[in-house]
Amino acid sequence: MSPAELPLNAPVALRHPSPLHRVESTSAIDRVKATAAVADLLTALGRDTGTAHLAETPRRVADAFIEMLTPRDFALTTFVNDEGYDELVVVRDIPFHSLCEHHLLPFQGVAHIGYLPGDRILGLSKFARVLEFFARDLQVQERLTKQVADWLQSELAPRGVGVVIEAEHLCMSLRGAQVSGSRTTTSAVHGSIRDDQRTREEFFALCGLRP
Ligand SMILES: Nc1nc2c(ncn2[C@@H]2O[C@H](COP(=O)(O)OP(=O)(O)OP(=O)(O)O)[C@@H](O)[C@H]2O)c(=O)[nH]1
Ligand SMILES: [Zn+2]
Repeated sequence: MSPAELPLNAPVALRHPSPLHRVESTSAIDRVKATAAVADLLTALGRDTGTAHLAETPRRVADAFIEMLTPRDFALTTFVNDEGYDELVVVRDIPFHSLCEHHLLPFQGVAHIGYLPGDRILGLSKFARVLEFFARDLQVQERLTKQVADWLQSELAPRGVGVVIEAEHLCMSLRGAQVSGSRTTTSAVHGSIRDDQRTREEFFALCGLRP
């Protein structure tokens, strides 16, 4: 049952995302194999993994990747919209980091997430939680943006959802093109924020952007 279908006097509705909502991985995480693979990588890069500083590095790197790729479960707590609040709610400048799936380097920045409530309003911290849930994955920015918007639209059933992500990709700034400081902006909008011009403009204005 989606939160929109719950009786209006229900105090809270809890939904848990599952890893199935993310891109399916080909197999489970294997910490031992990951550690051995990092050791092989260091050796292939001409490094001596026998030194005191590097000895534990394969395990540290494996654990760092496992941490960055493991989503934290959370409950999507919603409340009855008993005031009939019908204006936009926008949470701006939510910091996040994710891993670019082409280079395994971080991309990081901020997201602005908003919605136009229907029968229920969302606990404010859940915007950050949903974002983090999908960011702890191998990602491209476009997919991350859409996943957050699509998931909120289907689970919260609001009158509209908008997600804007502004991020710097270290694969573009530290290597390759080496354009440090450039930021990429992506957006995904649903419902009235997509279809109604005024609501759309207001959403992007509240995000600090022109539509
Ligand atoms: N659309 C999109 N592209 C991304 C994202 N993250 C990284 N990329 C790009 O993925 C592309 C991979 O291109 P390749 O030419 O195969 O990789 P490369 O030889 O390392 O390319 P350079 O980065 O240009 O040196 C690069 O242009 C990256 O900038 C993302 O989130 N979205
Ligand atoms: Zn990259």
